[in-house]
Order: sequence, then C-alpha cells, then structure tokens
Amino acid sequence: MFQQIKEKSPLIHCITNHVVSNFQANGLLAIGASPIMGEAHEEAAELAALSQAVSLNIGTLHAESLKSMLIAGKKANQLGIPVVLDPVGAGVSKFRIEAVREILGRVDVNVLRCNAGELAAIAGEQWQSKGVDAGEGLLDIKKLAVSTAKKLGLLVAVTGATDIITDGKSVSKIPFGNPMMTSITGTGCLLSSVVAAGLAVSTNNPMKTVEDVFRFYAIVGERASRNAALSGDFQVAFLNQLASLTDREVTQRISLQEETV
Ligand SMILES: Nc1ncnc2c1ncn2[C@@H]1O[C@H](COP(=O)(O)OP(=O)(O)O)[C@@H](O)[C@H]1O
Ligand SMILES: Cc1ncsc1CCOP(=O)(O)O
Repeated sequence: MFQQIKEKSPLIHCITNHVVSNFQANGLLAIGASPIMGEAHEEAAELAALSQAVSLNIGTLHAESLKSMLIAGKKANQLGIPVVLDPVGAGVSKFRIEAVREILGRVDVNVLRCNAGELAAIAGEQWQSKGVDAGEGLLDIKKLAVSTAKKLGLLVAVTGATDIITDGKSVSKIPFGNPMMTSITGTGCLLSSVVAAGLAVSTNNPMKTVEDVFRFYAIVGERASRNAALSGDFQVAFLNQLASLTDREVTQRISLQEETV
C-alpha cells in the first residue's frame, strides 16, 4: 500500500491544528502523499472535492474551523471521499466534546483515530485525561472501542502501547511501536492523516488498510528510536523512516514477531 501511495501521491485535505500542521505536512510528503492544509470555510468544499481523502483534527479548534470541517466532511461524503476524524483532547472542554458530537452527527466519518482518553470522553465514560494526552483510567479500552464502533457505525482505531482497531465486530491489536513516539508532539495527529492517505489509495477493505497503516507507522517508530537518543533527533529520524521504510521491511518485521510468539 505504501508503494501505491508513492505512485499515486493522493492529495489529502487536512483541516488540522496549528501545533502539528508542519509536521503533518512533512510526514505526508515523506510517505509520498500530497498535503493541503486549509481551514477557511470559503474554500472547504472546493479543497475537499479536489482531494482523495479528508483529515479532520480538532487540536486547536475554533468556530470557523468547525464550520469548515462540517462543510468539507459533507462534501467528501457526497463524493465518496474517505474522512478521518482525530478528536484531539475531546474531553478537555465542553466546546470540544460538543464539536466532536456535531461532526459525528452530521458527517459520515470512516475512521475515528483517537487515544484512550479521547475514546472515553466520546463514549461518556469517566477517565483522567491530561490535556491532549491519553491519561489514565480503569476502563476496558478494547470493549469501549468495540461498543463505540458499533454505536457510531465506523472504524475506531485507538493508539497506545498496544493499538486497537475495530469495526465493532472484529478486533485487531498492533503490538509494535516505541514509547519515544510520545516524546514529540504530533505523532498521533500525523498517524490520522497517514490513515487518510491509506484509505485514499486502498478502498476495498478499510479495516485491513487501517491495520496496515498502523503496523507500518509503529515500525517506523521502532526504527527511528534506534537512531535517536533524544526527542529532537527522534523527530528527524521519524520523518526519515517514514520516507524510507518499505512494505517488504514491514513484512519482515512482522514475521520476526510471529516467530517469537
Ligand atoms: N507506550 C507506547 N509504546 C509504543 N508506542 C506508543 C506508546 N504510546 C503511544 N504509542 C504510539 O505513538 C503514536 C501516537 O499515539 P498516542 O500518543 O496514543 O496518540 P495521541 O498523540 O493522539 O495522544 C501511535 O502510533 C502509538 O501506537
Ligand atoms: C499539544 C497540542 N495542543 C493542541 S493540539 C496539540 C498537538 C497534539 O498532537 P498529538 O495528539 O498528535 O500528540
């Protein structure tokens, strides 16, 4: 699939936050996709219509960008273009959680990519979130992901030490990755837009596409951590691995894991 992304270079319309906008654009370029960031409501429908996937992220949401997300999301739905939602910090304010509910109510989101705290907030469960980070809680995240996917009728992809992906029926766990991935801001946000790029080129089996993207991304994190002692180096190493990791190397890494279990 990542070879296909390089060949087709899908245009990904990102309405995202101003913390990670640059990292997200560079990460998409690194995998061979073509990012366009744009949050004015005047152009939201046009940009969505030009794109092969739409990536919505509420990290620094305001009334204007929320309006744009609804316009872009609805235009994407009309044209059959996949939509990914990253509900950054969904539980930290009334504004964010209401916005997430409005987007989910008015746009057919294909994939909800979130951390455990954001999932808990969306499901209306108790959780000790810490700003935009996952935080802590006692819930069974797998169960919550399954029930949320069923209730909302979409794919839920929850990140953490082990990632969980579900369509409400089957569940897949991705055990790869490295804790250094949480030492820089934006790895979650970029992952959501990489999922959008995957869906843009591979539409037959969305669940498998999300699994493949998550495996690839986690292995990127593992390899980047080998070449970086501290977070500044890690960010550069991460972009370099995004640009250079091949589908074949991913397959090799997975088979190594399978041999050891
Ligand atoms: N403890 C961990 N060990 C390995 N990988 C992790 C760990 N925590 C998060 N990751 C990875 O870091 C990336 C970002 O996840 P996360 O920090 O949960 O998202 P967010 O930035 O939205 O909070 C994901 O690819 C996830 O798999
Ligand atoms: C720190 C911060 N504040 C608002 S958005 C944002 C970036 C969050 O990025 P990620 O959730 O991918 O770490």
